[in-house]
Amino acid sequence: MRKELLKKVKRIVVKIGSGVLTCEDNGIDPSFLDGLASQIAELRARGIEVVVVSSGAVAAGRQALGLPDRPRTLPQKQAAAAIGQSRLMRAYEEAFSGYDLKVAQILLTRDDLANRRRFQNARGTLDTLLSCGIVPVINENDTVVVDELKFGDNDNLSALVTNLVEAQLLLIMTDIDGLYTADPRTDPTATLIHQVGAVTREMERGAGGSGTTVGTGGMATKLAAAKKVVKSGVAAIIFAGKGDGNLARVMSGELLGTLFLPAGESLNRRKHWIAFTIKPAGSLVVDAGARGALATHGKSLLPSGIARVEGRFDRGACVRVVDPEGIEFARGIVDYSSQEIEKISRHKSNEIEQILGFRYGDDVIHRDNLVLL
Ligand SMILES: Nc1ncnc2c1ncn2[C@@H]1O[C@H](COP(=O)(O)OP(=O)(O)O)[C@@H](O)[C@H]1O
Ligand SMILES: N[C@@H](CCC(=O)OP(=O)(O)O)C(=O)O
Repeated sequence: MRKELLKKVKRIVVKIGSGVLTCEDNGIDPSFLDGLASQIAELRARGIEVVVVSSGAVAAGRQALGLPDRPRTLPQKQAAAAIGQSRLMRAYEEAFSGYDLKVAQILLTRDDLANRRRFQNARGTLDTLLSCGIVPVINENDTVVVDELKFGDNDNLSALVTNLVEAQLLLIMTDIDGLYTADPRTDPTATLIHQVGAVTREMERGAGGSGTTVGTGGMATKLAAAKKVVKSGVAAIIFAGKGDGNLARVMSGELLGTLFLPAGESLNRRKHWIAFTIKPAGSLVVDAGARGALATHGKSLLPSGIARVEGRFDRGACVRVVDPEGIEFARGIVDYSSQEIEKISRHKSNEIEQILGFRYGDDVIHRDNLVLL
């Protein structure tokens, strides 16, 4: 199964967690980077393109500043990241140059990928770098983002980058050998899950936060990242990054870590962007009939099925679509503003012009702009 999946892989995203990249004193571990560079050089020689999403800026900055503890406030983290990011890139450059590989730094914020033009610009840059044989090293642009503009963790960022570059595989290298039924640091009965066909509530309950002082998000964010990529027909593997040659071993089909199988039906890149990259500006609560029309009959959302509008948003915004039980089951781009939807909700589409004095079309969310979650 793994070997079959891996055969088709031509482009991968490799996410490297802080715990993998740093030593005991939280400084960057040059021997890890040397091993990584040699394995990536081998993959490139086999014709596989590699994009790296690397954490470690805050940890490297903390060590440079001699801080005994993890920085707590956002400005402290941002300052640490600013100091650490250049050290991180220098370490990458040094390690990769030993294998005749060049690296390029790309710093992104959620805003960059939520804006369709910037998303396309980033994609163009990444495609060009890859075609020149360069290894892009991506991190969140920690110094400029405030909380609501953050990806929050690099697991999430790596899932969005996988969609951005249309990679066929996401590899998450971390400080533990995969997804366990519970956090083995706190539950000695936890067992490793080798393969996941569908992410279950139980798995989500068992995936906790980070067990270290350098990690962010823990297994919960890795599971969420894997869930996102499988939706676009891409596989993900979470495995221990520290072991000798583990990246090469995983790529040769060895049964390391936890493999997440791609979901049957896959989202195209634009729909994936709607579902996961743009931040919803509000919600539309729909009735049971509309839920059925959208979820089982593949229809667009009409004003007649909308029971309530939550939040203020303009035409073109992304919104959550919520059923009468309060469960979000879809996301989409609206053709009318929140104020316009308030006026036309519960009405038939042929009444739109009479109510508003104009009409853009019959649907509040057209099927092409709607994603079922
Ligand atoms: N169900 C689980 N399976 C495996 N690890 C888990 C689980 N729940 C929580 N964890 C914790 O998640 C940690 C890995 O996440 P994190 O520290 O954020 O690493 P990274 O820096 O690689 O992102 C593990 O060391 C472990 O303590
Ligand atoms: N952008 C931050 C990393 C944030 C993060 O998600 O860290 P990790 O959980 O170690 O992948 C940094 O470079 O320190």
